[in-house]
Amino acid sequence: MSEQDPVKLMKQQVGKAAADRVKSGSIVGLGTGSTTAYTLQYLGERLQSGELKDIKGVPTSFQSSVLAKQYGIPLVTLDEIDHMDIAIDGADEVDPNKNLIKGGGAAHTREKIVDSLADQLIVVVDSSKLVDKLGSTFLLPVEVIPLAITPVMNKIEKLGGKPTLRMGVKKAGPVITDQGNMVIDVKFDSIDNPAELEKTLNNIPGVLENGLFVGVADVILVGEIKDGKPLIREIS
Ligand SMILES: O=C(CO)[C@H](O)[C@H](O)COP(=O)(O)O
Repeated sequence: MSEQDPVKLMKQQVGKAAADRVKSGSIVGLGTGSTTAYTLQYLGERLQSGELKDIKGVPTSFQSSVLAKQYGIPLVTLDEIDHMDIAIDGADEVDPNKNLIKGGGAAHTREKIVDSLADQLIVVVDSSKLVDKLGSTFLLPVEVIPLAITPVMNKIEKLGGKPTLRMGVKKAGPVITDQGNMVIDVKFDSIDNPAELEKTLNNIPGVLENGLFVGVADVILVGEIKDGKPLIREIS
């Protein structure tokens, strides 16, 4: 990807805009993905310049803990904190009610735990992620305990979904999550009631968590390009 790639530029701008909202002394949930990677980079730069002091990060994945260490962001676990001021995370789809599909990086289980504990969740996306209805462009990720893959897929088919086991890239066999589980990606013809589907899926024995985030996001920062220039739109 070149430096001029418009999607990369939007991700960079929006990732930075979110990092600029973090205040000194905050405990910060650190999201996963290529957009929040920029947030972590800019948080590290703000720390290094001394403009930002004394923050602690709670990683949502192996990826975000590696990046946090690389950028000098001190980490804490959920056992060590009694609150979280803010979390910044990406998304694969955002609907007009600020409901999300997440899990493109197979990290949605830890992301949902961390994001929903934060006083404020800021979601950072480029404009291609905005949809009228969830499930229109992205399959819904579901993390499943390995021994239950077949019964869970059968049950999802009975619910009208078309499940596919997510396979690794540069790795033979399925994607294995940070928790040691597998991910199925499900095509639903229409997700009319995301809150109900979120509960229905999580109620299937063997499902750990699905990628529907309903009522969790407070603010969406959208990176856009207008007249050749990047700009940030806020939905709150
Ligand atoms: O949910 C996620 C990982 O599980 C990511 O936040 C989501 O896939 C967006 O990623 P990116 O910023 O790379 O587009």
